[in-house]
Amino acid sequence: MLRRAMFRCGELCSRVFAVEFDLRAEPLYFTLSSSPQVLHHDHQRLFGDCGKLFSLHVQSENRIEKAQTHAQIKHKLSSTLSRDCDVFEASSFIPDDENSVVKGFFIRDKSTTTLSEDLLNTLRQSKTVCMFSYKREGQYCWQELWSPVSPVKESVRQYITPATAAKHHPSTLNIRNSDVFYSMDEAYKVLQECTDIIPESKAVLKLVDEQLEISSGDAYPVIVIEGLDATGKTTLTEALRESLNATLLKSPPQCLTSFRQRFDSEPPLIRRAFYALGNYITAAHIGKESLRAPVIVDRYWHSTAAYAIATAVSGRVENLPRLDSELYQWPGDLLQPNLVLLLTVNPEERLRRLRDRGQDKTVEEAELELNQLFRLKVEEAYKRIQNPACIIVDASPSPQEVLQQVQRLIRNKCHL
Ligand SMILES: Nc1ncnc2c1ncn2[C@@H]1O[C@H](COP(=O)(O)OP(=O)(O)OP(=O)(O)O)[C@@H](O)[C@H]1O
Ligand SMILES: Nc1ccn([C@@H]2O[C@H](COP(=O)(O)O)[C@@H](O)[C@H]2O)c(=O)n1
Repeated sequence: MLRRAMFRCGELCSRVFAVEFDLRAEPLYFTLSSSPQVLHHDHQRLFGDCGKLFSLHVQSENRIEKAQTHAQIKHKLSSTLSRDCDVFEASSFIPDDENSVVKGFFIRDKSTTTLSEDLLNTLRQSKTVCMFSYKREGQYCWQELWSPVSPVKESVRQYITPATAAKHHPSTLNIRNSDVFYSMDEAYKVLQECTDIIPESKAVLKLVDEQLEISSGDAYPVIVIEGLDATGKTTLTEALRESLNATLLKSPPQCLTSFRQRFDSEPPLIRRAFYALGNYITAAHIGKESLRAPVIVDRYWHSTAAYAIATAVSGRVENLPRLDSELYQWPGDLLQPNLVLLLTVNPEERLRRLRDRGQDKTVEEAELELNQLFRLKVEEAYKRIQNPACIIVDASPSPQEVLQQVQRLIRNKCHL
């Protein structure tokens, strides 16, 4: 199942391609056919413009290699290509078929140089990369396997055929066990697979192995505080610790702090597996500490899943997995808290708090808009997570008022 995402012989025609031409709109979808098809207006905007057109897709049986190659190519394309080249995220998938996505990029080169071809030629040496070029022919456009020298032998021209949106946005199809993990074993396996290239993985796995499972029967309540950065989690969790005489824990736990930067620089597959394992270590700490006192947790699985889903899903909030998707279900083997509170503040207040901390002053407008899209998706994903779902707390009032509001909730829900 995990290793399905490959172009197979003869399978190309059952696949849909999606190009993220404009992140605020639906991707442009197309399929391939042997007979010419007139392009729609939107497709004309992508294919009908001047310039050389290519797409490249990363495929490998080895998911670590695939993730790293994709990240390296992304970096190379953004750092090497000239301003006359547009690079769009692109994917190929079988509609509504989990794990069928082959990720890649679509390149539109309007320059007069051969820079993009030279770069693509280098990338093409890699056995994990498959490349296509696109050519216009009147109102039509066709795709064929690309080689810089001459057409690839036995390559068949296939005409671009506009397609309609699939029921599930393609970026949601590969989330399970690539971005979000639903059992410790699945996250554990990813780090096991990278011990050769990331030696720190061994130390992280050792820390996971060392945690003793402790049953949480007859324990004090466990309350998780969630929210985007600068919504006041640290301020509130410190205040709750004092007022409830509670133990304060975090996920990722302190013992993973020195590894965090290393894993943050890795592609989502590896980075997310690291945070997932962090939750299991924190769960073991919760199990132990909740026998002695109430436990407050600063970020837990809601954060891991919500950020992962919001990053994996491109474009608009509407592209998120549907409300009833299994992807929002809590992992069966992870200790459940008694209460999860999601702190929310309006974007202006949050920005003010970030600025007061000396952050976010230099972000440009375009980036702000993208951040805004991302924030909306994280918040929406938080709200969709189930078993347990979170209760939303308006964290805009003063710290004292937020504390009082939360204390009331804890009294009502946890009888503390
Ligand atoms: N209720 C509040 N009203 C006004 N300012 C607040 C409030 N709560 C926190 N702040 C201020 O907002 C800033 C961010 O708060 P805090 O560090 O508690 O957020 P956080 O959610 O823990 O952030 P991060 O996730 O980035 O660590 C701090 O400068 C803090 O003093
Ligand atoms: N349980 C968690 C906690 C954090 N993350 C990831 O870390 C980032 C936020 O952490 P801060 O220290 O800046 O608050 C966020 O991007 C998450 O991706 C996580 O996955 N799981």
